[in-house]
Amino acid sequence: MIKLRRFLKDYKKECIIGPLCKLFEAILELIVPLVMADIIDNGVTNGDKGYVLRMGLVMVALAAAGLLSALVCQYFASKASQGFGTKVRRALFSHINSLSHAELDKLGTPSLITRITNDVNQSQQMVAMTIRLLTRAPFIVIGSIIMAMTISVRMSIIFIIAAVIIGLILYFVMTKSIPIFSLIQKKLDKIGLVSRENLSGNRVIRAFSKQKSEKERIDNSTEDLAATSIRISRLSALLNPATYVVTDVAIIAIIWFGGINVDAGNMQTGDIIALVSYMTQILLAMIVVANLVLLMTKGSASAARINEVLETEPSVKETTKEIISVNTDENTPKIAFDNVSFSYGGGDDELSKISFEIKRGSTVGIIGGTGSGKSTLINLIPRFYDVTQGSVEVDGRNVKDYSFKQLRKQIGIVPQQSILFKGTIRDNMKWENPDLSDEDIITALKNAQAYEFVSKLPMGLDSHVEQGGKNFSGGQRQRLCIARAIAAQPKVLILDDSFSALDFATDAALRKALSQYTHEMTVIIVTQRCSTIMNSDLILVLDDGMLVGKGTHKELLKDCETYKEICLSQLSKSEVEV
Ligand SMILES: Nc1ncnc2c1ncn2[C@@H]1O[C@H](COP(=O)(O)OP(=O)(O)OP(=O)(O)O)[C@@H](O)[C@H]1O
Repeated sequence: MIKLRRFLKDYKKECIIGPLCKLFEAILELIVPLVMADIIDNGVTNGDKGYVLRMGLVMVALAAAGLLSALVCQYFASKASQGFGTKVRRALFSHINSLSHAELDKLGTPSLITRITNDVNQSQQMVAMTIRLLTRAPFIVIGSIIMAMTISVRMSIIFIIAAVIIGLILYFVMTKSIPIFSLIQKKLDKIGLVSRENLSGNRVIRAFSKQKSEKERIDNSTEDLAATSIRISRLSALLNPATYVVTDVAIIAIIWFGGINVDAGNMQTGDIIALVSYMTQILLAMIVVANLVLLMTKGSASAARINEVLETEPSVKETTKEIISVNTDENTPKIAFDNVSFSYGGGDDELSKISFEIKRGSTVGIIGGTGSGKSTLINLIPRFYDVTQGSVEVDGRNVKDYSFKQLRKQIGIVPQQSILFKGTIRDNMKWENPDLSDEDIITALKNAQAYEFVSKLPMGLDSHVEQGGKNFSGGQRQRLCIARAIAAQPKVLILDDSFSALDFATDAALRKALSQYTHEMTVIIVTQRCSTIMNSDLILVLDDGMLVGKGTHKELLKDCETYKEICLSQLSKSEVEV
């Protein structure tokens, strides 16, 4: 939590005034038992009603002043904690955005969501409670002991013993609960993961009639969380009764020994009432401390999880923010891979010693079986991951020399999973360039073979797009994503298996339109369909992370067995040998 204190630097005033107000309230509370003892010893004992009334009014004034300072403290605590939460959330969000795909893969989306929501809430609550109670409660405990000493030094020993025992109970509960709270957060992550998979994959689950086993999965994770939460509740449940027992025994001792002292004429009756009152205040303060301890334990576990994200360094680092000069002459390839190898997280190589060059303005097809490394290869061009060996160049410069903006601005990617954002079709088309005219959007939609269905929608470009584009079919989504990518007029267009949900006629029409529309663009088409890339200027054939063939369709049919096999498994011999 200490590491997160930087997010409180704009709330210094609140963090100082808040606890001071609470201290003031605590001082007033400590005065009340003395006033009470005075009323009993001087007012009640002497039958002086006027004195009782006057001192009663003093007590009301003390209570009113205490209430006012508590309200001021509450206000400052809310202001500081809400501000703190907002800043942490923003910092987390922007840091997550700076992380590379490797770190995002490792941390996992559900865990990141729990950290941004639940963990930030816990830390926020901890800040509010710290401002409100951290100084007040110990002050009341120590203040009550000191006040007890002013009444009777001997009787104050009971207070010290009680406070030490309660302190030990708190320490025991705290050390036992910290690891369990971290465990609870991890289990919450797991529930997040299972729920996310269930909600986003509910169509697949229904199609495979897997509702029962998925329900069991959810039940298991929630029961697991419940069991751990019960463990922590058992510990917390111990706290209040244990504190009450110690305090009640202490009160009995005060009354017992106090009675003996009153009998001996060493103390007055009012003193015993004041001592009991101080003991009760200690009890209440300790209960607050106990709850504060639990909250702090939770807050520390959450703060550690937030820090883990904030301290994660992106593995792909930007070396410059400047625009660098590039080589765009005819002879410099648009993209060049030189002896590139790559592995995820230091495991086995997923790509091995790959070299090829792509001419500017050409169309390149990348084909290969599932898991052969096609998507991995194209992810290296916009530097979503860094190569483990060799180099990737764009316009004659290593991709590592570019700023992310300069590199990624010229690359349009249509990923395998077609993702659209909530809003309208127009909003989605303007994602990259907000100044795009409707005319440009319509041209892009026409070329992506999407205009036909968009124009039939009652609201046209203003048609609503649900989260993820769920209100469109897979093929429609793919075409809208292609339109969004080409509307931005990138210099390199990468289509990662983006035609998979299209029928063959639409696939052919789309390729034809793209070849006319994108003649200045370098187009890379990743596919498993031979017919989609047969006419490409260059075809790269991947097999188990190795580049086993590169050339035109005709060249590969002659030289590359893998390519020939793929083509013949999909098309007839006459279709292949066109
Ligand atoms: N984020 C990742 N973390 C770890 N391993 C990964 C990751 N993404 C892919 N892989 C592994 O890398 C290998 C190549 O995967 P890749 O997605 O590049 O294949 P692909 O040829 O695009 O497959 P497909 O045609 O099925 O999409 C696979 O063995 C896969 O398990």
